[in-house]
Amino acid sequence: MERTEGNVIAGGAVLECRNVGRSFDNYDGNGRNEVLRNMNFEVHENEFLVLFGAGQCGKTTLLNILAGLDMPTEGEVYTRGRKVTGPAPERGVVYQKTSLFPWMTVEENVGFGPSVRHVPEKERRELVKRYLELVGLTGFEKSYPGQLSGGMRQRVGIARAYANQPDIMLMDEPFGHLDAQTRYMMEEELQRIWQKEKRTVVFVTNNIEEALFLADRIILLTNCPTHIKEEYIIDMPHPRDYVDSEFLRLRQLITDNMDLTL
Ligand SMILES: Nc1ncnc2c1ncn2[C@@H]1O[C@H](COP(=O)(O)OP(=O)(O)OP(=O)(O)O)[C@@H](O)[C@H]1O
Repeated sequence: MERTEGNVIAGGAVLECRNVGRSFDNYDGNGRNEVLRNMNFEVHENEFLVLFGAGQCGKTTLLNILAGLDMPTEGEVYTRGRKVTGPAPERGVVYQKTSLFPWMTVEENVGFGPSVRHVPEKERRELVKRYLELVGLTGFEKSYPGQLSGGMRQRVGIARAYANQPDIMLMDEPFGHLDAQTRYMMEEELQRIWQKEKRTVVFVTNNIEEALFLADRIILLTNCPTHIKEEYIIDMPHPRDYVDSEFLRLRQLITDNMDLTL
């Protein structure tokens, strides 16, 4: 890969993670905790990439770096060849706990990003309508987040991220807090939404079924200091079946390869 000027590099990927490392001072003040080490990967146009690893392996730390919310101590992240130096609307983030504004209605929450970007009102209304329809929440425009179920709140979070029309969606275990049944339903919904309106997605999870249900490609992470152990291209057709023999084979293959040491 060639550097062309300052912080711009040539390359076809939507997002590139180059030699990224992240260490923190230990909480007791003694020494450093190396969480991420030498992370190298690319994310391609409209790809659904899943970063899969055990709890506490540094997935949120990595996603925050990709979002520009945290800076690596080594290496760089580039989006379309431009170095990430902070958060930007081109990178939409959906968290495990959706941080909706409780005093705003559903439509106000979804329209918040476009209004901050001074999108004209007519266009903003159209964006809100389109994305609430996409996530199946037409009719709930005037509801407040507190009146919605957990799954519905996550749909609002997804609509809100989409309404900013980001180039890439970064999702940090967005269904991690939901009960098992709602989680399955939301995974199906997300697949449906993504098929209908393709986006480049980086999705973080510690759930192998979720990873296999959604991913075009899975990157398996080790434990801290976290680095990439393996990559798997998942080319099963959608919708996928949790008890399909290929699904079960890949599940076994990947979990056998997981780093289970603490
Ligand atoms: N600001 C910080 N200061 C010190 N250590 C931190 C900081 N942020 C994260 N860490 C450490 O980094 C490690 C990984 O945390 P992180 O939340 O990224 O993991 P995770 O894989 O997302 O976890 P989970 O699956 O439980 O959500 C933890 O050991 C945590 O203590």
